[in-house]
Amino acid sequence: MTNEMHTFDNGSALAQGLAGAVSTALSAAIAKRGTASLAVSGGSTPKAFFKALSQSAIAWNKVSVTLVDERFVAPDSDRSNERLVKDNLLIDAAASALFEPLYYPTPTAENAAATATKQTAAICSPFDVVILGMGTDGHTASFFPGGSRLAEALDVGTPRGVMTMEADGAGEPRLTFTFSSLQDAGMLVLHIEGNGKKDVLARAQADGEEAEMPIRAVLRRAKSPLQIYWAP
Ligand SMILES: O=C1O[C@H](COP(=O)(O)O)[C@@H](O)[C@H](O)[C@H]1O
Repeated sequence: MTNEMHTFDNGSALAQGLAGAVSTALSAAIAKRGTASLAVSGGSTPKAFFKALSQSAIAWNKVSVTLVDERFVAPDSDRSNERLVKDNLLIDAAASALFEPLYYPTPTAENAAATATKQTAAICSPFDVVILGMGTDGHTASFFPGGSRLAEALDVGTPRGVMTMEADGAGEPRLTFTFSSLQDAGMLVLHIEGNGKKDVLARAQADGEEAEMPIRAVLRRAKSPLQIYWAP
């Protein structure tokens, strides 16, 4: 599938540009079906984008927001992607959006994944908008190199939903939407910043195994065109 590059002068211009494009896509989905769904990534990159998007004047009470992936940690942890989204996106105009967590305070991550799969079933078939990030190791979502269930997660035949993942580079056990849940979003975005990540992207775009740099699965096999948003 085609990948389209959107380059901005700096992170703040990128945040505004991406927020505008996402707002347009969510508004179009609301106009068509009455509701919209958005799955966002965590990590350090999306904060400015979340803040810009939270100011968009769209019908947020008709938007369901969830996470592409999450750590199996409670929302009061500073490692929680849920906390990041609640503090930076679900504020101001966006405070009325409906949030669907991936973390549940269950005995195991597997229990939480099963609950999250049930709770998000109505919004991921397909998602209207998915915003992916990418780590310097080439992971996206929680598709980590060496991940315990990487092959299953990247198999397009694995059903839509949330599964668990463990990997050396991941820290805590993870919860992640499967590749099949993300790859056909109405708007599929890879949001990366900095020259280091641009170099990682260039390596991922070269020949090599998907398992070494799992972002390759998205670059090579996503059904939807991948919109790459980058700023230095
Ligand atoms: O572990 C994670 O990292 C990636 C990338 O994060 P960044 O800090 O390099 O921006 C992120 O996409 C993913 O959602 C998160 O769980």
